[in-house]
Amino acid sequence: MGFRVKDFPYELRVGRDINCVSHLQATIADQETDFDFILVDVCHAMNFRTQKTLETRDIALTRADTCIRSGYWQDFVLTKINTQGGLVDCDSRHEHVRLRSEAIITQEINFAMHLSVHALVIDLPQGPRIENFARLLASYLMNVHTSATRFLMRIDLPASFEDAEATYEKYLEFKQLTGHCCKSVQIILVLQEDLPSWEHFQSRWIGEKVHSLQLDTNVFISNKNGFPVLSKRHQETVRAFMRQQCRIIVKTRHPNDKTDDHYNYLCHLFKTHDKLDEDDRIEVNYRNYLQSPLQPLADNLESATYEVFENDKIKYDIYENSIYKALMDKKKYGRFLQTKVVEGLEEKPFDGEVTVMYFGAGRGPLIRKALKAAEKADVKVKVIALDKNPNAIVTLRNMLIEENLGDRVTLFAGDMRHLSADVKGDILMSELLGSFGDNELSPECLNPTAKFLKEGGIFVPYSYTNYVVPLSSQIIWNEVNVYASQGLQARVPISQQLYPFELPYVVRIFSATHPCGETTKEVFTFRHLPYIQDEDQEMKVEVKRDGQGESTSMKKYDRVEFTVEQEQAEIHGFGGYFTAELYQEIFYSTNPAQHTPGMHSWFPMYFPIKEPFLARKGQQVHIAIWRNNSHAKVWYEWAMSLTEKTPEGASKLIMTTHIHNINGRGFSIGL
Ligand SMILES: C[S@@+](CC[C@H](N)C(=O)[O-])C[C@H]1O[C@@H](n2cnc3c(N)ncnc32)[C@H](O)[C@@H]1O
Repeated sequence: MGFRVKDFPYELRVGRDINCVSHLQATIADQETDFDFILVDVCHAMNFRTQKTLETRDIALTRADTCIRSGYWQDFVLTKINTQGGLVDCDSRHEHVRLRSEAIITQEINFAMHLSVHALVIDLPQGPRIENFARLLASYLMNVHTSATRFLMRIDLPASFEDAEATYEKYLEFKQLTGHCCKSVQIILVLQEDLPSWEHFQSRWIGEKVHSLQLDTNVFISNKNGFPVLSKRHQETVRAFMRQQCRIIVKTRHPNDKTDDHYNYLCHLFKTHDKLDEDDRIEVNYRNYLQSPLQPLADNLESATYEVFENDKIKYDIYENSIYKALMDKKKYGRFLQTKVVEGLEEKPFDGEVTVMYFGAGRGPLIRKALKAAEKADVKVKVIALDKNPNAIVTLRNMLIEENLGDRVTLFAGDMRHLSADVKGDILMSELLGSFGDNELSPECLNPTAKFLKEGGIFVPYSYTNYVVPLSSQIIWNEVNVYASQGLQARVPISQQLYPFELPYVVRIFSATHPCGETTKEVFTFRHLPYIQDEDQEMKVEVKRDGQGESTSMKKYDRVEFTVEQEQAEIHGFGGYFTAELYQEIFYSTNPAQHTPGMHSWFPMYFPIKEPFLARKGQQVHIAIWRNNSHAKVWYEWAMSLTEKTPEGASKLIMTTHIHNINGRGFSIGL
């Protein structure tokens, strides 16, 4: 059912937690008009039966499965295991308590599974130890794929920072103990009247698999008309989790308590939970959704893919602006001043023709932009456009005819690396960048084109730099498994099915936190040098100052270090971003610190690690990343490690992951 609002691909689902349900069928009839699901106890813990009492007592353990249709058990009723009230403690020091607790939980899980309930709620224990509890659950989680029942771990969130932190650490311990089994466990977060700070939520829970927020009716306050509303802090938190597509559970003290007004208020909050601007509306469907990086060199892109590129007006405006600036410099000084304006440079007016070579023209959006820039700058421009995709060439040829561009634009069909035409360009323009900058093989494709540079000619863009930052996101990490299991029907290559954690994914990273802060660090840079004449001292100085002229190797290796800022966190890999510099200060970027506003051509890259690891405040997280190549392919390899400073200031290794994607076994980019 759910509550829907225009523009959002997801709905609000609200459930109700009810204690002491005596007549389940009547309760369902009462609740199903408003609520999407209800939570009821499997049975009361006091009803526990040993094998002996099961046979001899004449009162049943709990209500019969036949009291409602099985469809209701599967879709509408979530069952709770009642572990509160001190009756159950799987980690008690006393063996008899431990054994009885295990037996109670086992009996209730088994009965819930017999009912095929969609989800079973179990509370994270309050006591200090959880190993035995985790082991018991893991024994079920191991086989969860054979059962329709999912586990929801309910966690009470205390208000004080220390207690909230201790709760979070206990949950992390549970995840570590249950290992890969825990990936199917989702969470219910119970909000109290007082909340920990928003920073606590943001940096701890946003990347976790939060199924729902639970609000007791006493958390609501009355507005001046007597209707239940939430405090500002609660509203903020609820809205933020609605954006994460979480459900809300309302818990009442008494089964007969009225909840209509609470439900209506939550729908009102959902209506205003997010403001989507035009860009958000495009990307909202892609949040946390993994895609394999495109390979425009090895594959021929499809028409619809070009159409998506062409919708990004901002990116093409940036190109137009760069070409315009370059033409204006050429017109005034008789030369390009690519990396910076040179003070006091003598003017040398130029009124000749400028040739723009456009490598990888696709369906030609930048042809129009280059001609528009020329018109604005009042400079004669000729364009030579080339693409290796024969299907895009069809569009380009039609464009030349329909827009009457035949005398200003020349077309070449073929691979730029092997072009042998007798042509030269003043500006070598391209748009060959992927989510991690060079991952669509811009360096390999553009380096051989340097021979087409005229004297004083330049590349636009002339450099691109990649950035990385560690991430924590159980949600996106879990998606990697989902992606791999799509198998043949989704045309996932066998290498990806075998090594799903050994390839980078393009993803709009939405549900993630940054335990080492959001500031990214630079890894490799590629530069495409301008044509330098021997006598061109100024250009040489400019080039040197900009750090160009360094190694142009296409194999790269870098290692960067981050310090953990959060008390404790689980690291699931790292995000990858890039910035491309086009002309002087003009750039476009996906790097969060300088992201080009309104540009949506590239989502970030996510580099997963197979085994997430725990890191503590003050420790150092390292990312090592390689770009390797052979005659046939290019690929990245990566590893993460954790170190700690000893009192003497030395660096002590705590753990390291294996090197992912060795020799490109999970993923490579065809040359
Ligand atoms: C990312 S698309 C960009 C297309 C176009 N510039 C746009 O913005 O829509 C890259 C284009 O470069 C082409 N391409 C990639 N490598 C190439 C190569 N080595 N030689 C020629 N074209 C290439 C692809 O076919 C594709 O059309």
